[in-house]
Amino acid sequence: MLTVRAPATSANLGSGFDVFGVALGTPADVVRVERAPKTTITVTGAGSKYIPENPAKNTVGAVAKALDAPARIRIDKGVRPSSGLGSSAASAAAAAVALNALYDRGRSREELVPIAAKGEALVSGEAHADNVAPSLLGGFTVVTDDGVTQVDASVPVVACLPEMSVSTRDARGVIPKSAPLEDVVDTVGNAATLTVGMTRNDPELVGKGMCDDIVTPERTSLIDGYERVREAALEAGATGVTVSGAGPGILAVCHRQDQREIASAMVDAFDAGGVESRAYQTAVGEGARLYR
Ligand SMILES: Nc1ncnc2c1ncn2[C@@H]1O[C@H](COP(=O)(O)OP(=O)(O)O)[C@@H](O)[C@H]1O
Ligand SMILES: N[C@@H](CCOP(=O)(O)O)C(=O)O
Repeated sequence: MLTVRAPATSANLGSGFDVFGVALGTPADVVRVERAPKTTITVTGAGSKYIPENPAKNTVGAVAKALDAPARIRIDKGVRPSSGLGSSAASAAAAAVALNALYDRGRSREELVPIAAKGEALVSGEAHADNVAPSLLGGFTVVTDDGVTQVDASVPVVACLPEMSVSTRDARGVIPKSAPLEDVVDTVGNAATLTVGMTRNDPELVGKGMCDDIVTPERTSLIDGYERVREAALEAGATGVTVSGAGPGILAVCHRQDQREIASAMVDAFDAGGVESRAYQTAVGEGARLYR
């Protein structure tokens, strides 16, 4: 039996829609695999009752099929589904690493990115790889049609998850089909600033580069209390705040010493609107880890 822990991720970071992603230190999914004549899946843990065990509907089933690696697969969910923290991607990344090792397929982590992304196509309609890439490779990742670029960044963050769910498929439905050139120019500038910030582990530059006037504004309306929580986090010292992935999670970048205050300010701000939430005080961290 092989075990893999694959981390939650936060995609987009505002200015990098479908391109940027970071691996988070916590939470994570743990996937165990054993060779079997056909693939079976069991799911336990956070939100497991909302996750199908049918291999044709679970992201890990798509990965097992793509690697031609039938297995008995057990998923222990640490990452709640439909939260904006790459829950479906964490399972897919873990399964890709585990099944690649179980069947000696010899694929590199980079080669596993499009394979794990097949799971994302199953649940959100598109094989966006901005969650599976950081979950597989760790750090900060930039995904383009030409492949993945990875930076071993380590920036402190707070990821606040309200007790509501937004499906990635639905949140992709509200995105505008085109954007004014001036918004595109601003976004390119912000994305470049953020990228430099990641290479320097500089929370100020990363936070400054998170602004996006194209995709994020359309999605914040799906998150009850977003503006209040964003303002509370900024007031408590966050250097940048945006929607995590497709939401409803909200990601704040910060200096380590402000983390605790930001976490409690975000939870209190959701609470003021009658919404329960949980905040992870973590940092950009490592990718999937294999335990033999
Ligand atoms: N292994 C899995 N882990 C989590 N969700 C899964 C998995 N397989 C299929 N799903 C489905 O994917 C959807 C959640 O994915 P998505 O909407 O992209 O949110 P998230 O940001 O949490 O990945 C849910 O409908 C869930 O049932
Ligand atoms: N780029 C995707 C990312 C979705 O992330 P998730 O964690 O919400 O699944 C998008 O913004 O649609």
